[in-house]
Amino acid sequence: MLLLISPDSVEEALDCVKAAEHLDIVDVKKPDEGSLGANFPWVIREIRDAVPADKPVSATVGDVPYKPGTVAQAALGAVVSGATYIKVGLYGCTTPDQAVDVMRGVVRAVKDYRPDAFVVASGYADAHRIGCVNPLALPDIALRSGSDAAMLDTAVKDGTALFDHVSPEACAEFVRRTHEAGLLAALAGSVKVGDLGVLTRIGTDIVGVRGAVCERGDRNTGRIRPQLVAAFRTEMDRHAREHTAAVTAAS
Ligand SMILES: O=C[C@H](O)COP(=O)(O)O
Repeated sequence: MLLLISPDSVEEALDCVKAAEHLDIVDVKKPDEGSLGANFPWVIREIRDAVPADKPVSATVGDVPYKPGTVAQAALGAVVSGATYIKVGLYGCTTPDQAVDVMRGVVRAVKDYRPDAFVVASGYADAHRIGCVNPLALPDIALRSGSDAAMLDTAVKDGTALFDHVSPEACAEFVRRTHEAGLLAALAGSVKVGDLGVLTRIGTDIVGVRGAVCERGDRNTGRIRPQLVAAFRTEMDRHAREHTAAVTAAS
């Protein structure tokens, strides 16, 4: 499982750099503009320059409206600024067809500019609270649009978490459908160390985290700390080893 960490600024990204050996993807976002809030192009550029070249930089394009042209142009802005993982939160899409429209535009805009960039179609585990597409529709939306991964995060950061809205069984189904489509499955949403066992067992490819690696577990007032990133990684590795041992013992 890959570890994606979401700093909100160049300063926090520099703290991520101190823990670079423990993480896989640095994800630039602006949490005060929403769950997948988009940061400024110059912040993405500065973070790309600060992060070791072998670590991909991701950028969120926002909790986007159903405006395919607007979103495609914003996604191009993120990749031009140096991000190679482009994450789009399909906040304003109420049907799978709308979400596919948006993501097709994003995929074309991003890959015309940079064919090796990685496009992530993100829905929300708490979709029922905001009226957007059902979480289990995401794998097919990602497949039909030519995206590389399907993701779930939470839209409302009020202390509730991924599994409060989508059960571990439903998350397993999300991962299964995503893998059946030949894509990567990413899960986030106030994920904590205690969730890593389930996330590992169901085959999650990427786990996205912010709050769990911030001081006091507070994604808004706490700052990302390198030692918390390292500790989170240690637990991920432990679960990976235990899972491999259990699978081997059962076979
Ligand atoms: O992409 C991942 C998000 O930044 C998750 O943030 P969170 O762990 O605070 O919900």
